[in-house]
Amino acid sequence: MSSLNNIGVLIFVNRAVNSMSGQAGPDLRSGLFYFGLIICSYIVSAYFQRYMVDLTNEITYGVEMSVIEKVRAAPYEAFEKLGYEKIYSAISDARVLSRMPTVFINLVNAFVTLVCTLIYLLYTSLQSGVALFCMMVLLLAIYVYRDRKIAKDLEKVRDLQDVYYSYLRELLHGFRQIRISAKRSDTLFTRFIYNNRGKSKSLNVKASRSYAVNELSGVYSWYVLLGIIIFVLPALLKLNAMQVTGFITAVLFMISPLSQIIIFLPSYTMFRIALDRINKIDSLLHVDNATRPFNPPVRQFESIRFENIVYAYDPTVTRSFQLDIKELVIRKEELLFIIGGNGSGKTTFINLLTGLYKPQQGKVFIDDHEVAWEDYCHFVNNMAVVFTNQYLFKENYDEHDLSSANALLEELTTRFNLQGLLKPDFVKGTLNTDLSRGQQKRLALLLAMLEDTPLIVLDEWAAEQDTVNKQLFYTEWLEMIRKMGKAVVVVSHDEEYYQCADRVMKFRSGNIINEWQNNKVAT
Ligand SMILES: Nc1ncnc2c1ncn2[C@@H]1O[C@H](COP(=O)(O)OP(=O)(O)OP(=O)(O)O)[C@@H](O)[C@H]1O
Repeated sequence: MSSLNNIGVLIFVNRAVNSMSGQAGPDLRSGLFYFGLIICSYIVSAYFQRYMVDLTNEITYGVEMSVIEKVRAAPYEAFEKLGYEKIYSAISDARVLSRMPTVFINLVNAFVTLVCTLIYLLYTSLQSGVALFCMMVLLLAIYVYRDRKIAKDLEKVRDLQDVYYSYLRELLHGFRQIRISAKRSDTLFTRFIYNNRGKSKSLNVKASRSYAVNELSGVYSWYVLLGIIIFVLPALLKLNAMQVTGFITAVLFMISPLSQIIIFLPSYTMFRIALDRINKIDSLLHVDNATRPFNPPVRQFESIRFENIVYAYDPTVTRSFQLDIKELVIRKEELLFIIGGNGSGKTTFINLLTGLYKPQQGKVFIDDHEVAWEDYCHFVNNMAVVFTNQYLFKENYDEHDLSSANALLEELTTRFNLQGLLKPDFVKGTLNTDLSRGQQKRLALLLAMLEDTPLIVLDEWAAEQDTVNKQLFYTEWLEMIRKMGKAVVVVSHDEEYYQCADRVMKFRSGNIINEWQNNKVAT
């Protein structure tokens, strides 16, 4: 609508110029139409701007949410392979896409104006219109060809950005180690970070310069074209003064839409790169709808049994590590210890037990009923887990009651020697997590207990505890947890406490090589 209005304005301007050159004086009716068109164009454009603002925000929100939702529903293995860097990049790519509607609508607007102006030119003089059209297509073709070459450099810049994020991650996560070693710091910064940024800078400079030259060439070739129309075409095609005036006005009118098209190409390249990358993440995070997190009611169990389970990190590589379990049973209210040397497969098994890894073969039974893997993935909501490198959330996502009215919280705070350390903030509903590693693990255990699940899984929980807390853990706390009606699976390297378990399973090279029951005196 707006573009058609603009064309109307062009026609009226030309008619007014022609009528004035014919000494007829200003045409009042055309004047009225002209102002009518301007008002109409303004109203349509204002409405459209509002629509664009809404659409742009809707797209930013939509794409960002879709990436986040994908991450939420992604299987852990896919997430592990992808890494944080690509996810951060995808979220920033989502922002790039938000500019897409504005740029595309401007393009459509420019295109409609251009086509209408061309029709008008063809109507004024067929031969000159055709000549102009051919020249314009040629100019655009050269411009597009050059733009393609620049786009390749921009793609390299985006790849360098991914690698840069991975170095930043090393810097932020390993800040302490980097801070205390000048050599490490120098190598990271000079050989990796500066090098990466330097390459990215020069590619960016090259691409931006080429874009600038390309844009300038586009605009200036148009001026050359204008010169040809004014100085060459009238003589060549024998145009009269009125036709030349109409032509010049129309060509001047085309400058703005043409520059819109020229500006569009770099934006289009950026959108395409962003979209490609988001699509790549999309396919890598292939959401398994069946294993989407959902919160089923707590379900007690008598036993969980794994049968003939096989899991390989990379099944295509014959010599890669493989977990191969003939049978493993976890019983209700039982203290089961998983032991074995480094790399024997204990954590891999915990990841299977907690539904994070999907076995390539095998069956899972709950209370002697075979369950599909998808159902098992929902069943894992019945487990509270403390991983070796457990992350303590700042927010109370489990919505635990952190007030002094929570008797279990009070009791466990005292038991786990955390008095005075948790400093609950009742307004924000949070606990203090600025604790030592050992204290953090005790807090993680406390929170796992508050989850009120029939099974607790603790992967090398005691590794960071001092001797007093470690002894209390093995000799008193585990027993207390069991008496609360929970089964506990403990991954442990603490040989001196193996007798505290009801049952012990020993792993070696991905297999269970030994299993025994301890004869504990009932208390
Ligand atoms: N993400 C991974 N990709 C490929 N291989 C892995 C991965 N994680 C672990 N492995 C391999 O799997 C094997 C078992 O590792 P796992 O972490 O289960 O051992 P673990 O018994 O828990 O050892 P530790 O006592 O040192 O914690 C190791 O040989 C390891 O190299």
